[in-house]
Amino acid sequence: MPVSHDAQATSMELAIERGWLRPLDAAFAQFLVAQDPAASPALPLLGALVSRQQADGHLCLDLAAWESLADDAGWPAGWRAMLAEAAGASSSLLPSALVASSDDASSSGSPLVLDGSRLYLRRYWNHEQRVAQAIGQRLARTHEVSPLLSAQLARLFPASSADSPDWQRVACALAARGAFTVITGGPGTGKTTTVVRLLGLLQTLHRKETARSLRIRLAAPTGKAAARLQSSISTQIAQLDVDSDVRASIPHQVDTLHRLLGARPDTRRFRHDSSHPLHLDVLVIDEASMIDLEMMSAVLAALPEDARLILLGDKDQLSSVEAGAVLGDLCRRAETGHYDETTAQWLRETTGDRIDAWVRGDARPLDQHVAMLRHSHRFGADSGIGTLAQRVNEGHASQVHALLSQRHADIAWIDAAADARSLTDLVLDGGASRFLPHDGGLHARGYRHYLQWLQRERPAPRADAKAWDDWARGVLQAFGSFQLLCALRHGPFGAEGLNRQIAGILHQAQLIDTTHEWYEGRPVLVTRNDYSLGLMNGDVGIALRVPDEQGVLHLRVAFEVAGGADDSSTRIRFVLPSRLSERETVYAMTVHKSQGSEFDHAALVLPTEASAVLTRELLYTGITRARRWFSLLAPSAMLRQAAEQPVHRHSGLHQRWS
Ligand SMILES: Nc1ncnc2c1ncn2[C@@H]1O[C@H](COP(=O)(O)OP(=O)(O)OP(=O)(O)O)[C@@H](O)[C@H]1O
Repeated sequence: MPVSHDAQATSMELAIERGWLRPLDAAFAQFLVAQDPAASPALPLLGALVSRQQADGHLCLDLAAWESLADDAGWPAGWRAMLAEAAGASSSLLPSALVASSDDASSSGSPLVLDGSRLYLRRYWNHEQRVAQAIGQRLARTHEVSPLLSAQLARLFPASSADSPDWQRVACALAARGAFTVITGGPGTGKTTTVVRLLGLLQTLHRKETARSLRIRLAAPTGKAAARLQSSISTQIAQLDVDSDVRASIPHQVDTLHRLLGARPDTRRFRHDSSHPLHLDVLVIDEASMIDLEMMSAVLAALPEDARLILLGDKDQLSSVEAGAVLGDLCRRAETGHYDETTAQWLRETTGDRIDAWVRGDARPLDQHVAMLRHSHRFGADSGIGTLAQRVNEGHASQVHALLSQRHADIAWIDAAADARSLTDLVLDGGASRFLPHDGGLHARGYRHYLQWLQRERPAPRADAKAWDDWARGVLQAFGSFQLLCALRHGPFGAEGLNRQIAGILHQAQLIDTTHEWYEGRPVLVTRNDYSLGLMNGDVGIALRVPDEQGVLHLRVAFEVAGGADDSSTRIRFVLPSRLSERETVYAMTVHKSQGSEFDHAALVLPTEASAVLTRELLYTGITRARRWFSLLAPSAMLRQAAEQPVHRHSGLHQRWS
């Protein structure tokens, strides 16, 4: 294809300098040139852009949407001309040794694949195909519905007088008839409650029919999310209205996906794959918004053909750090339901729920397997946090602004750059005076709370090991009452800069002593799974001075880990600071890292300058980390940008189930 000379004139060096490309993308372009020196110069550049797209979470470069990409990134005129030309005649990229069409991709070894207007790195095209096929096969397979289903559903979900459907019951019914189900919902809509009842239902039906138990496994993408599900699921199983033997056959243990699949050091491959499938009948994965395409592909490959897969998650949360937004793609039509008449009638007969308002003429098989929980049991109609999250999702920046401009008992906005005074107040005492007084006299806290608790509750020097464990557990719990969140990693308003600033504030207030790198009270976040220590990416520990057997005090990092006296309880593990190679201080945590965690008070700090990461999903995820109080420290313009900018990840996944 003919290419503008301007496009070539923009050198790779300049593109790297301007941040348009990474060195890796430029190296990929060079690799393409080496593969086919005669290829049009546009192709290596397009290849570099596809590679760059993947770093931003996209699965492909959609040539049909090049303009918005170019506008956002500020690409030069030469590139724009080249992209316009390629978009106008994408088939002219073919045939080439570098690009295969989707029809020929399987038999060709080309590094790029063109599928319609979407240009992929081969690896991602392969994964997208595999995920679409594997889910497509499951959508086509229905489980025989037990004649006892209606009665068991009625037992687990007593009839309500409400006119609207009981979406939790609907989700259970759909999951009981299908091999693949997605249950999405915002915070506190009852995803965990629903899945516990579903497991009770499936296990009851299976045991009645076969006198055997289903092999159920529970998993989550990160250690933190797994620990949270484990603790909430244990409480809920105890309250489940099922026979005691059924209750006993529901597992409490929740594994990370890496552990479930059998991660092997220094390889992307897992012990379990299509030739060594997992031994299970039902797999439930929580916090599914964090699953990237490659991980989903690995899960589906390792899943036995006749097993059920149930994904739980909040479709509106930030997607995975890695490329792909699988849950988002699966849930694109969840809001409107898009059920067909057959599903609506079956539900009417099976559960008594009427979902006619969510029936659509253009229903697809996937839509019949997606249930959205719509009522938050955590945030009532008068909840500031619940209303704010909803307004952000709807993208009404002016309503978000108006809501935050009033005083509330649970949300507060500091309309300023993170200047020293407002940050100090927030960090030390949670900016508590900015909230209207709370009914129960409770108030938002900052980091002073856990540091004072640490000092006040310290056991006597000769106290036994249990007293030190209980103290460490108490410090960790007190730390969980507040977390400062941020959008970026680098810069003064990124995690690095804020961590330095906050440590300075706490040192100044004589709550910590930062003379040395490791000091009592330092909170750290593990940033990589460490199987030898039993610590997972996302685990938070706090450095504490604890006695050894001779009573001499040493600094150790305390973590709350699974594996207490019974399945559902936890124990405290003290780790030598020097053994923690992959960790960072966590007074400030990026919203990405906070996914799967909740805090009594979450405070989100936005930068003072526009950034591509300031999106609606980031704002929503930050807000929904808060259980009781949410504070926002942000200039008004940045709040507006975040509320108005949704994330669009380029992908072909959602189209493959049409
Ligand atoms: N149908 C219901 N009726 C009354 N309370 C409910 C119902 N469903 C859930 N709840 C309560 O609402 C709270 C949140 O439920 P649950 O933890 O299941 O929600 P979730 O969607 O998993 O929350 P999260 O956002 O934390 O993941 C719990 O206290 C639970 O007991």
